[in-house]
Amino acid sequence: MNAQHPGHEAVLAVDVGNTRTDLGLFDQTELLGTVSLTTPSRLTEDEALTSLEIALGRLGVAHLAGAILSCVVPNLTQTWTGALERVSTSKVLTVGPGLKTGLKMNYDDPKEVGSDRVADAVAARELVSGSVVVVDLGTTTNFEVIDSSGVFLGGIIAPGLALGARALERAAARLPMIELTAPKHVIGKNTRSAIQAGVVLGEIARINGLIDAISSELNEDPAIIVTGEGAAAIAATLERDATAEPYLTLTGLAYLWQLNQGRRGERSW
Ligand SMILES: Nc1ncnc2c1ncn2[C@@H]1O[C@H](COP(=O)(O)OP(=O)(O)O)[C@@H](O)[C@H]1O
Ligand SMILES: CC(C)(COP(=O)(O)O)[C@@H](O)C(=O)NCCC(=O)O
Ligand SMILES: [K+]
Repeated sequence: MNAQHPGHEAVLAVDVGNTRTDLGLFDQTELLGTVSLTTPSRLTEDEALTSLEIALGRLGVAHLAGAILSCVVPNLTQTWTGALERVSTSKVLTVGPGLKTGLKMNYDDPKEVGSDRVADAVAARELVSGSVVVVDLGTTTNFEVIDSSGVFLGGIIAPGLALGARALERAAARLPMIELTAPKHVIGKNTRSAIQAGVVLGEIARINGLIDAISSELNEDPAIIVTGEGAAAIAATLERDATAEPYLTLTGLAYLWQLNQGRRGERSW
């Protein structure tokens, strides 16, 4: 996506995942454009700033009214905060303890929850009034469960699709890396389609099974939102009705920015 924007009220949301870093430019909670980068293992503040300047150029803005960061790679947090501070006119918000979320975090230690999961939960809560489960497809396939009164009940962390495929390729000499698409048949007649059945159809079966288990534990049928890589394709194959929201995490960050500008809600994380 690409957008040209005058840039007066533009807010940048940055979601640093373990594999990919997504940047989303917002006017309030309207997504104007995105830029996607590979998450490197090391990054200097100057390198992050260079990436940011290129991204802002592509998005058509020179200055930002604000920025909000979710980073689940701790050694990159300070780098991104520093770079964002150099392009934003107001303070850069970092999702973490102390930031208002409007959600009650029912996790043994709320500080442990990944900030991307908090952003997902906040966006899901804005989109759905009842209980809702988010399935986020990334490095991990993680689930977030939010009840009808807006409590984050916890969730599930499972290996992501690419991780499963990569693990097979690395562990077994005769197994190749496969394309992450569903095969026509579950009974594979060659190595590639057998692996695709195991990895892709296995992932779908796991998601279906875990959603059933969550519904039993909740004793109700929550709404399902799928986000992340290939969200639409996975959502379409699930047994229950599921909505694909490819930019749920970025949208959650935009809500969190508004919330913490004093325009909305209560409750700190
Ligand atoms: N449903 C899927 N279809 C295709 N690729 C997927 C899917 N889920 C995850 N992946 C792959 O998993 C990796 C991690 O996804 P990404 O969204 O970049 O994760 P993160 O948010 O953890 O940075 C990527 O290489 C991506 O291509
Ligand atoms: C579960 C995650 C690894 C997901 O990260 P991602 O797949 O987006 O890179 C991340 O949210 C994280 O590091 N969480 C901390 C553990 C927790 O949420 O309990
Ligand atoms: K780790």
